[in-house]
Amino acid sequence: MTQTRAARLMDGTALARRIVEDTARRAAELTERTGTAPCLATVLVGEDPASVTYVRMKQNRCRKAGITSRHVALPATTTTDELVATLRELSADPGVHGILLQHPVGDHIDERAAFEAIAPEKDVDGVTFASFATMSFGLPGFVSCTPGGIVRLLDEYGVDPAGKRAVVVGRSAILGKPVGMLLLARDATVTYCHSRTRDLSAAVREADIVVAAVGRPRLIRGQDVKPGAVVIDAGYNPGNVGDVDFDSAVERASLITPVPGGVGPMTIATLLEQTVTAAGRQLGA
Ligand SMILES: Nc1nc(=O)c2c([nH]1)NC[C@@H]1CN(c3ccc(C(=O)N[C@@H](CCC(=O)O)C(=O)O)cc3)C=[N+]21
Repeated sequence: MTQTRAARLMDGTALARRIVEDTARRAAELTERTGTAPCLATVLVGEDPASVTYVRMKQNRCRKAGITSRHVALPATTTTDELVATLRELSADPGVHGILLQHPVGDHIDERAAFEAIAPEKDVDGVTFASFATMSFGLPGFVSCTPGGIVRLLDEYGVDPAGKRAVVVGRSAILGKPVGMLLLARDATVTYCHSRTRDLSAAVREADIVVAAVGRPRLIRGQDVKPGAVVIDAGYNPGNVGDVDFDSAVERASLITPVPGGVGPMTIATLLEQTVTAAGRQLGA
Protein backbone atom coordinates (compact mmCIF):
# COMPACT_ATOMS: atom_id res chain seq x y z
CA MET A 1 0.00 0.00 0.00
CA THR A 2 1.23 3.47 -0.80
CA GLN A 3 1.28 5.91 2.02
CA THR A 4 -0.63 9.11 1.47
CA ARG A 5 -0.60 12.33 3.38
CA ALA A 6 -3.56 14.68 3.28
CA ALA A 7 -3.15 18.23 2.04
CA ARG A 8 -3.07 21.28 4.24
CA LEU A 9 -6.33 23.27 4.12
CA MET A 10 -6.34 26.85 2.89
CA ASP A 11 -8.52 28.57 5.45
CA GLY A 12 -10.49 31.24 3.61
CA THR A 13 -12.71 31.91 6.60
CA ALA A 14 -9.79 32.95 8.80
CA LEU A 15 -8.06 35.09 6.18
CA ALA A 16 -11.37 36.71 5.17
CA ARG A 17 -12.07 37.55 8.81
CA ARG A 18 -8.76 39.38 9.09
CA ILE A 19 -9.41 41.27 5.85
CA VAL A 20 -12.91 42.24 6.94
CA GLU A 21 -11.62 43.43 10.34
CA ASP A 22 -9.05 45.59 8.61
CA THR A 23 -11.71 46.83 6.17
CA ALA A 24 -14.04 47.72 9.05
CA ARG A 25 -11.28 49.81 10.63
CA ARG A 26 -10.72 51.63 7.32
CA ALA A 27 -14.49 52.16 6.90
CA ALA A 28 -14.80 53.61 10.42
CA GLU A 29 -11.87 55.94 9.86
CA LEU A 30 -13.28 57.14 6.55
CA THR A 31 -16.73 57.70 8.05
CA GLU A 32 -15.20 59.66 10.92
CA ARG A 33 -13.09 61.80 8.63
CA THR A 34 -15.71 62.56 5.94
CA GLY A 35 -19.02 62.17 7.76
CA THR A 36 -20.11 59.67 5.12
CA ALA A 37 -20.10 55.89 5.39
CA PRO A 38 -19.04 53.81 2.36
CA CYS A 39 -22.10 52.61 0.45
CA LEU A 40 -22.50 49.52 -1.75
CA ALA A 41 -25.50 49.23 -4.06
CA THR A 42 -26.61 45.66 -4.70
CA VAL A 43 -28.80 45.01 -7.71
CA LEU A 44 -30.73 41.76 -8.08
CA VAL A 45 -32.93 40.85 -11.01
CA GLY A 46 -35.59 38.27 -10.16
CA GLU A 47 -35.89 36.11 -7.09
CA ASP A 48 -33.66 33.11 -7.64
CA PRO A 49 -33.33 31.69 -4.09
CA ALA A 50 -29.56 31.12 -4.29
CA SER A 51 -28.99 34.67 -5.58
CA VAL A 52 -31.24 36.10 -2.85
CA THR A 53 -29.16 34.24 -0.26
CA TYR A 54 -25.82 35.41 -1.69
CA VAL A 55 -26.95 39.03 -1.85
CA ARG A 56 -28.22 38.85 1.72
CA MET A 57 -24.87 37.44 2.85
CA LYS A 58 -23.09 40.36 1.18
CA GLN A 59 -25.41 42.90 2.81
CA ASN A 60 -24.98 41.34 6.26
CA ARG A 61 -21.23 41.34 5.92
CA CYS A 62 -21.36 45.00 4.80
CA ARG A 63 -23.35 45.97 7.87
CA LYS A 64 -20.84 44.31 10.17
CA ALA A 65 -18.02 46.21 8.49
CA GLY A 66 -19.67 49.63 8.75
CA ILE A 67 -20.57 49.77 5.07
CA THR A 68 -24.07 50.93 4.17
CA SER A 69 -25.85 48.91 1.51
CA ARG A 70 -28.62 50.01 -0.75
CA HIS A 71 -30.58 47.20 -2.33
CA VAL A 72 -32.35 47.48 -5.66
CA ALA A 73 -34.67 44.53 -6.35
CA LEU A 74 -35.92 44.36 -9.92
CA PRO A 75 -38.55 42.00 -11.31
CA ALA A 76 -37.49 39.03 -13.44
CA THR A 77 -39.20 40.71 -16.41
CA THR A 78 -36.78 43.68 -16.34
CA THR A 79 -35.41 44.51 -19.80
CA THR A 80 -31.80 45.24 -20.70
CA ASP A 81 -32.66 48.91 -21.21
CA GLU A 82 -34.32 49.17 -17.81
CA LEU A 83 -31.41 47.48 -16.06
CA VAL A 84 -28.89 49.66 -17.89
CA ALA A 85 -30.87 52.76 -16.86
CA THR A 86 -30.85 51.66 -13.21
CA LEU A 87 -27.11 51.04 -13.26
CA ARG A 88 -26.45 54.40 -14.93
CA GLU A 89 -28.45 56.14 -12.20
CA LEU A 90 -26.47 54.38 -9.49
CA SER A 91 -23.25 55.21 -11.35
CA ALA A 92 -24.20 58.89 -11.30
CA ASP A 93 -25.41 58.91 -7.68
CA PRO A 94 -22.77 60.47 -5.40
CA GLY A 95 -24.26 58.61 -2.41
CA VAL A 96 -23.28 55.23 -3.92
CA HIS A 97 -19.58 54.27 -3.98
CA GLY A 98 -19.70 50.70 -5.24
CA ILE A 99 -22.12 48.71 -7.39
CA LEU A 100 -22.70 44.96 -7.48
CA LEU A 101 -24.98 43.49 -10.13
CA GLN A 102 -25.66 39.94 -9.02
CA HIS A 103 -24.97 37.37 -11.74
CA PRO A 104 -26.82 35.68 -13.46
CA VAL A 105 -29.42 38.18 -14.64
CA GLY A 106 -31.62 35.99 -16.85
CA ASP A 107 -31.17 34.94 -20.46
CA HIS A 108 -33.27 37.72 -22.00
CA ILE A 109 -30.92 40.37 -20.62
CA ASP A 110 -27.63 41.39 -22.22
CA GLU A 111 -25.48 40.99 -19.13
CA ARG A 112 -22.42 42.54 -20.76
CA ALA A 113 -24.34 45.69 -21.64
CA ALA A 114 -25.51 45.85 -18.03
CA PHE A 115 -22.01 45.40 -16.59
CA GLU A 116 -20.70 48.15 -18.91
CA ALA A 117 -23.28 50.57 -17.46
CA ILE A 118 -21.37 50.41 -14.16
CA ALA A 119 -18.97 53.34 -13.81
CA PRO A 120 -15.40 51.91 -13.67
CA GLU A 121 -14.63 53.83 -10.44
CA LYS A 122 -17.60 52.06 -8.79
CA ASP A 123 -16.86 48.61 -10.24
CA VAL A 124 -15.96 47.05 -6.89
CA ASP A 125 -17.05 43.62 -8.19
CA GLY A 126 -14.51 43.83 -11.04
CA VAL A 127 -16.89 42.94 -13.89
CA THR A 128 -16.32 45.70 -16.45
CA PHE A 129 -14.03 45.66 -19.49
CA ALA A 130 -11.97 48.34 -17.77
CA SER A 131 -11.37 46.13 -14.74
CA PHE A 132 -10.63 43.10 -16.92
CA ALA A 133 -7.97 45.11 -18.74
CA THR A 134 -6.21 46.23 -15.56
CA MET A 135 -6.31 42.66 -14.22
CA SER A 136 -4.86 41.34 -17.46
CA PHE A 137 -2.02 43.86 -17.52
CA GLY A 138 -1.26 43.50 -13.82
CA LEU A 139 -2.10 47.16 -13.26
CA PRO A 140 -3.82 48.66 -10.21
CA GLY A 141 -7.61 48.58 -10.42
CA PHE A 142 -10.51 46.61 -9.08
CA VAL A 143 -10.23 42.84 -9.40
CA SER A 144 -13.08 40.40 -9.89
CA CYS A 145 -13.86 39.38 -6.34
CA THR A 146 -13.50 35.61 -6.52
CA PRO A 147 -10.30 35.73 -8.63
CA GLY A 148 -8.85 38.42 -6.39
CA GLY A 149 -9.70 36.36 -3.32
CA ILE A 150 -8.03 33.30 -4.83
CA VAL A 151 -4.76 35.11 -5.54
CA ARG A 152 -4.83 36.51 -2.01
CA LEU A 153 -5.18 32.99 -0.62
CA LEU A 154 -2.24 31.79 -2.73
CA ASP A 155 -0.15 34.67 -1.38
CA GLU A 156 -1.17 33.90 2.19
CA TYR A 157 -0.03 30.29 1.83
CA GLY A 158 3.24 31.18 0.14
CA VAL A 159 2.31 29.87 -3.31
CA ASP A 160 4.13 31.93 -5.94
CA PRO A 161 2.49 31.31 -9.34
CA ALA A 162 5.64 32.36 -11.27
CA GLY A 163 6.79 29.58 -13.57
CA LYS A 164 4.08 27.18 -12.39
CA ARG A 165 1.59 25.46 -14.65
CA ALA A 166 -1.86 26.77 -13.74
CA VAL A 167 -4.91 25.05 -15.19
CA VAL A 168 -8.16 26.98 -14.97
CA VAL A 169 -11.26 24.88 -15.55
CA GLY A 170 -13.96 27.31 -16.68
CA ARG A 171 -13.90 30.54 -18.67
CA SER A 172 -16.75 32.64 -17.33
CA ALA A 173 -16.46 36.42 -17.57
CA ILE A 174 -16.17 37.10 -13.84
CA LEU A 175 -14.42 33.97 -12.65
CA GLY A 176 -12.52 31.65 -14.98
CA LYS A 177 -11.27 34.20 -17.49
CA PRO A 178 -10.08 36.82 -15.00
CA VAL A 179 -8.48 34.33 -12.59
CA GLY A 180 -6.39 33.04 -15.50
CA MET A 181 -5.39 36.61 -16.32
CA LEU A 182 -4.38 37.35 -12.72
CA LEU A 183 -2.26 34.18 -12.68
CA LEU A 184 -0.71 35.10 -16.03
CA ALA A 185 0.11 38.55 -14.67
CA ARG A 186 1.92 36.68 -11.88
CA ASP A 187 3.95 34.78 -14.49
CA ALA A 188 2.18 31.42 -14.34
CA THR A 189 1.89 29.32 -17.50
CA VAL A 190 -1.87 29.30 -17.84
CA THR A 191 -4.11 26.80 -19.61
CA TYR A 192 -7.86 27.35 -19.84
CA CYS A 193 -10.10 24.29 -20.03
CA HIS A 194 -13.81 24.44 -20.78
CA SER A 195 -16.75 22.50 -22.17
CA ARG A 196 -15.02 21.97 -25.54
CA THR A 197 -11.73 20.77 -24.07
CA ARG A 198 -11.01 17.27 -25.41
CA ASP A 199 -9.05 15.68 -22.58
CA LEU A 200 -9.69 17.54 -19.37
CA SER A 201 -8.08 14.88 -17.18
CA ALA A 202 -4.83 15.03 -19.15
CA ALA A 203 -4.69 18.82 -18.79
CA VAL A 204 -5.43 18.76 -15.07
CA ARG A 205 -2.79 16.10 -14.45
CA GLU A 206 -0.13 18.58 -15.65
CA ALA A 207 -1.19 21.33 -13.28
CA ASP A 208 0.84 22.66 -10.36
CA ILE A 209 -2.16 24.88 -9.56
CA VAL A 210 -5.72 23.84 -10.44
CA VAL A 211 -8.56 26.34 -10.27
CA ALA A 212 -11.94 24.66 -10.66
CA ALA A 213 -14.58 27.19 -11.68
CA VAL A 214 -17.25 25.59 -13.83
CA GLY A 215 -20.18 24.80 -11.57
CA ARG A 216 -20.08 21.01 -12.08
CA PRO A 217 -20.25 19.22 -8.72
CA ARG A 218 -17.11 17.15 -7.95
CA LEU A 219 -15.87 17.30 -11.57
CA ILE A 220 -12.20 17.29 -10.55
CA ARG A 221 -11.17 14.00 -8.99
CA GLY A 222 -8.13 13.07 -6.97
CA GLN A 223 -6.88 10.68 -9.62
CA ASP A 224 -6.37 13.67 -11.93
CA VAL A 225 -4.58 15.80 -9.37
CA LYS A 226 -0.79 15.81 -9.70
CA PRO A 227 0.76 14.83 -6.36
CA GLY A 228 1.68 18.02 -4.51
CA ALA A 229 -0.53 20.30 -6.59
CA VAL A 230 -2.40 23.27 -5.13
CA VAL A 231 -6.15 22.81 -5.63
CA ILE A 232 -8.51 25.78 -5.55
CA ASP A 233 -12.21 24.99 -5.58
CA ALA A 234 -14.10 28.04 -6.82
CA GLY A 235 -17.21 26.09 -7.80
CA TYR A 236 -20.49 26.98 -6.18
CA ASN A 237 -23.22 24.46 -6.64
CA PRO A 238 -26.48 23.92 -4.80
CA GLY A 239 -25.93 22.53 -1.33
CA ASN A 240 -22.47 24.06 -0.87
CA VAL A 241 -20.84 21.43 -3.06
CA GLY A 242 -17.70 22.45 -4.92
CA ASP A 243 -16.30 21.48 -8.33
CA VAL A 244 -13.63 19.34 -6.67
CA ASP A 245 -14.15 15.89 -5.21
CA PHE A 246 -12.59 16.93 -1.93
CA ASP A 247 -12.15 13.51 -0.31
CA SER A 248 -10.03 12.13 -3.13
CA ALA A 249 -8.25 15.40 -4.03
CA VAL A 250 -7.14 16.05 -0.44
CA GLU A 251 -5.04 12.88 -0.58
CA ARG A 252 -2.97 14.12 -3.53
CA ALA A 253 -2.81 17.90 -3.17
CA SER A 254 -0.33 19.78 -1.00
CA LEU A 255 -2.83 22.60 -0.36
CA ILE A 256 -6.56 22.62 -1.00
CA THR A 257 -9.48 24.97 -0.34
CA PRO A 258 -12.47 23.48 1.47
CA VAL A 259 -16.08 24.22 0.48
CA PRO A 260 -17.47 25.92 2.46
CA GLY A 261 -14.78 27.98 4.14
CA GLY A 262 -12.35 28.45 1.26
CA VAL A 263 -12.91 30.73 -1.71
CA GLY A 264 -16.46 31.90 -0.80
CA PRO A 265 -15.59 34.05 2.21
CA MET A 266 -12.64 35.53 0.31
CA THR A 267 -15.00 36.68 -2.45
CA ILE A 268 -17.03 38.73 0.00
CA ALA A 269 -13.96 40.07 1.83
CA THR A 270 -12.57 41.33 -1.48
CA LEU A 271 -15.89 43.01 -2.31
CA LEU A 272 -15.95 44.88 1.00
CA GLU A 273 -12.32 45.87 0.79
CA GLN A 274 -12.77 47.30 -2.69
CA THR A 275 -15.94 49.14 -1.67
CA VAL A 276 -14.06 51.02 1.04
CA THR A 277 -11.23 51.79 -1.39
CA ALA A 278 -13.72 53.14 -3.94
CA ALA A 279 -15.46 55.24 -1.28
CA GLY A 280 -12.13 56.65 -0.11
CA ARG A 281 -11.29 57.82 -3.62
CA GLN A 282 -14.74 59.27 -4.28
CA LEU A 283 -14.84 61.07 -0.95
CA GLY A 284 -11.43 62.52 -1.67
CA ALA A 285 -9.98 61.02 1.48
N1 LIG B 1 -21.73 39.84 -9.75
C1 LIG B 1 -21.50 38.76 -9.01
N2 LIG B 1 -20.43 38.70 -8.20
C2 LIG B 1 -20.18 37.63 -7.43
O1 LIG B 1 -19.17 37.58 -6.69
C3 LIG B 1 -21.10 36.53 -7.46
C4 LIG B 1 -22.21 36.62 -8.30
N3 LIG B 1 -22.37 37.73 -9.08
N4 LIG B 1 -23.11 35.61 -8.40
C5 LIG B 1 -23.02 34.45 -7.56
C6 LIG B 1 -21.61 34.16 -7.16
C7 LIG B 1 -21.48 33.27 -5.96
N5 LIG B 1 -20.77 34.01 -4.97
C8 LIG B 1 -20.47 33.54 -3.71
C9 LIG B 1 -19.99 34.36 -2.72
C10 LIG B 1 -19.74 33.88 -1.45
C11 LIG B 1 -19.96 32.56 -1.13
C12 LIG B 1 -19.70 32.08 0.24
O2 LIG B 1 -19.25 32.85 1.09
N6 LIG B 1 -19.96 30.83 0.55
C13 LIG B 1 -19.71 30.26 1.86
C14 LIG B 1 -20.83 29.35 2.28
C15 LIG B 1 -22.11 30.08 2.41
C16 LIG B 1 -23.13 29.33 3.18
O3 LIG B 1 -22.81 28.88 4.28
O4 LIG B 1 -24.24 29.18 2.67
C17 LIG B 1 -18.42 29.45 1.84
O5 LIG B 1 -18.02 29.00 0.77
O6 LIG B 1 -17.87 29.23 2.91
C18 LIG B 1 -20.41 31.71 -2.11
C19 LIG B 1 -20.66 32.19 -3.39
C20 LIG B 1 -20.51 35.26 -5.45
N7 LIG B 1 -20.96 35.39 -6.70
